[in-house]
Amino acid sequence: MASRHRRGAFPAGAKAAPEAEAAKESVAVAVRFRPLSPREVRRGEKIAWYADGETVARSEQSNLAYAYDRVFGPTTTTRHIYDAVAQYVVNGAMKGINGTIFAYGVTSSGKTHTMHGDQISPGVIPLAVKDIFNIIQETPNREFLLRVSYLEIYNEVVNDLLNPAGQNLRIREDLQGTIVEGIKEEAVLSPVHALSLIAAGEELRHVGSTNFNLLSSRSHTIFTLTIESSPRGQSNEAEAVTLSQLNLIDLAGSESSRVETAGVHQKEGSYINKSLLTLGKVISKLTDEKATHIPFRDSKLTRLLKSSLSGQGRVSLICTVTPASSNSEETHNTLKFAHRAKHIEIQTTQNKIMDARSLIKKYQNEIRQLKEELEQLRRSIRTGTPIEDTMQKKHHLLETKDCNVKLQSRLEQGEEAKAALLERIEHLTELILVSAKASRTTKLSHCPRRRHSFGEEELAYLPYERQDIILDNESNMLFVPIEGFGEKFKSSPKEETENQKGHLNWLNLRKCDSGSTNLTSSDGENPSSTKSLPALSTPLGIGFFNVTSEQRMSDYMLAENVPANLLCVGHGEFPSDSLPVQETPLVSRKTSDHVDILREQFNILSGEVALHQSVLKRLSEEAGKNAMNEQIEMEMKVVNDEVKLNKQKIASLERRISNSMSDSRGMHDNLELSLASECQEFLLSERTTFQHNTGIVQETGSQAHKGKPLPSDVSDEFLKKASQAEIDELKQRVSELTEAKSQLDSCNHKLLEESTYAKGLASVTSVELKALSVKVTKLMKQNERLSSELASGRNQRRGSHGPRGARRENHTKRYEPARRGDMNALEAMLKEKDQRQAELHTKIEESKQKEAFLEKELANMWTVLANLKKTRGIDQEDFDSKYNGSWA
Ligand SMILES: Nc1ncnc2c1ncn2[C@@H]1O[C@H](COP(=O)(O)OP(=O)(O)OP(=O)(O)O)[C@@H](O)[C@H]1O
Repeated sequence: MASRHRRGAFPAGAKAAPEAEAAKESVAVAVRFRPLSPREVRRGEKIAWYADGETVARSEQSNLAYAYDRVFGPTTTTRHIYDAVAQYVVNGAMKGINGTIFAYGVTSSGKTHTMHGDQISPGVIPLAVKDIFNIIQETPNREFLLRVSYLEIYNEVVNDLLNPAGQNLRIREDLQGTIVEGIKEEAVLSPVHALSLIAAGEELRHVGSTNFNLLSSRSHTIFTLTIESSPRGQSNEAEAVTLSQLNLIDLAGSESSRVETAGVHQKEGSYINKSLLTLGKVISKLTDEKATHIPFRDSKLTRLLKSSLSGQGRVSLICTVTPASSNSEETHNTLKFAHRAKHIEIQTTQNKIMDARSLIKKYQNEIRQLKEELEQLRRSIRTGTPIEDTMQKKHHLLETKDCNVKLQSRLEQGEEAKAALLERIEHLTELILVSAKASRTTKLSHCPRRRHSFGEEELAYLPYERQDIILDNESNMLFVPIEGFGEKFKSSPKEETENQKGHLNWLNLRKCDSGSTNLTSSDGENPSSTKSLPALSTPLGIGFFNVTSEQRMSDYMLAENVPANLLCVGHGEFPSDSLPVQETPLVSRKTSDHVDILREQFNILSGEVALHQSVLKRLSEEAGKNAMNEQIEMEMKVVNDEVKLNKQKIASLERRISNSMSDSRGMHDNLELSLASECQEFLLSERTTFQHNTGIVQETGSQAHKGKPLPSDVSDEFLKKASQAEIDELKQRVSELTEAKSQLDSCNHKLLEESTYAKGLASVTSVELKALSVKVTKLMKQNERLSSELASGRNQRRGSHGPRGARRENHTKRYEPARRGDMNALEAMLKEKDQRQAELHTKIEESKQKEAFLEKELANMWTVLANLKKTRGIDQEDFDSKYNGSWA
């Protein structure tokens, strides 16, 4: 849904409930120190700032110190930080209080690590998403509607990260708040759904490499969750809906003016610095009581953050800093910024809206209306009076010879309308999220209701468990612990390029679940660090991960990323059941779908019988008036036969439904059992209606034919046999098709996984390729320089033998041995360079081949997938035509 997106404001026309209470709070400010990076350690950097206890950041070189709500040392996990300073904002948002959490700091200080994280240490955003769904799960008495949007501000331009077409969006302010025009909002149904949207958005985000960070964010991003909730059950119009927005912000990092930049990078850097400067100014003004004007409008970032910063809702600011002495000044600036922000006062108000225009209310009302329509339609189909205006036309229809055909087509129209209504109801109900706990105990409603609820099994699809995972593999500790700075670091340099920043690789972990091959770690030092790698269909899969650390090391690459042996997390790091699978157990869904289909067939047949019986009634009245009318008798016979045939079909359907249910009993959980009992109840009620209708007809028939018996049922036996054979054949066909469908489904699933993984590999290879080509260019330049030095050396040697060289010769002779040594060394270096260059060329070729191979693989997979889908489509059509045709 594309919309005008309001930030931190009520939707248009909504009004706050009078009872909304306001409480004064201040911005929660935390400082997070990251460990020294391997590069900083190599350069012998000292510690300039450190965490002194839980609330103070202190300078090592002076007696400066600042106090905050919380200060976290380098060993603190993001989970801990989330629990301490972010969770209360998320909890508030679930109760209708707007919330904003953002990370601020210079480049490479750990903002993205804190907000997004990776598979080992998930960041605040994935933790918040998971928590939100946990809270829904724990709140069975409320219904929720979640929508998300994701945008970036790149060079002062707002782009939609959920919609590649949404570029350069306009920001507008009105009385209700700030609006981003045309931004796409998507309703989310599960944690996996929300995280996959973030991952897709990250693909579009602008990322580049800087002197400090190989994968540096070049844009600010804002991920917004809009949360609506209302009491569950029969919604009361007067009951207020709570609505709030949770903004999760990953800012781009400011760059020191000491850093040399040029071109695009310089432009990006100056936009980033300018917007962060404005943010700083806004924060100072907000804390200055005398300030009359606050320059929110000076940057897009501050315009979008206006409602959060000017005091509507909870704000948590996490300032990330590096302890390194070379960044001491930048760290000091960040600490001063954090200190100022601490003094901003905010109001926390619970947003309650009484307005029926809230989306959740709108959906609830629509569902109610659609259900009423559906009920009406059902009733009219059952009683054979499908649409009101046909009452007048009915008499006329019955007079015509083709009345049966017309009624039949009316019936079909009714069925189509019913199916459309059911589909719409199902779609709307799916958008409203409820706790699975309650839905298990709540009796399912009469209409097949597959409201989207999620249980532990779905929450476990997230590739991590609630507790943080700390590695015990010392060989991977690359951020060295210095005086307590010992957060275990998780990577070896060689994989730096493999973990694309912000690409949320933890979503790709699903590849680890099947067909994994155990490989020893690439460094070969630690056999315990065996890793599970997916069984790639390409023979290059293994070799790719076995490249040694030195081979991938490059000047700018920090060692902060996740190693290949953790790309697929192995034993104990998270349970295998946490890997993503289908949303609900396949078997359960298939059976309920099957029962649904049978039940729909049952409805259609009941409707047909009722219709035929009303025709029969009419005909018998006619027969009563016109005795000896052969045509009427013939028609009555035909209709009567059809009624009998349909009755047999209904009986067989009843058998099939109860068979399906007894099959499902063995396999399914409580939910399926309640569905089964619902089906039984439904059957009972349908049966009663049917018997009731049949009773009327028999009675009418017996009255109409007093003294004039109906023609005898000579074809009964024949019909029984024919339909039994037909049913058996159909049963056989259905079971074959179901089997084929499930195979295709699993095949599809596997191919999809393969293709996602291959895509990941392709992008990793291309990053590697880029790094290699940079190296080659450098080496070529060096080569050129050395060759020219060598050439000039040779010239000098030759020149010394010339006519004017007598004096020079003496001089030269004196230095000859040293020069010869130099020349030899230069030649050796040149040779070595040539060799390295050749090696790198070979590597580039190999990488290119790998990339081409992977792309080909990917293309093949898509073709196979398309073929499979096509085959399935044909099978389905075949099935539909046979199956439905036989009942028509
Ligand atoms: N607390 C931490 N523990 C371990 N590693 C960290 C920590 N913080 C940051 N890192 C590592 O430091 C590197 C830089 O971090 P990150 O990319 O998050 O910085 P950033 O502030 O987002 O930079 P930029 O502004 O350039 O995008 C990453 O490799 C990250 O994994």
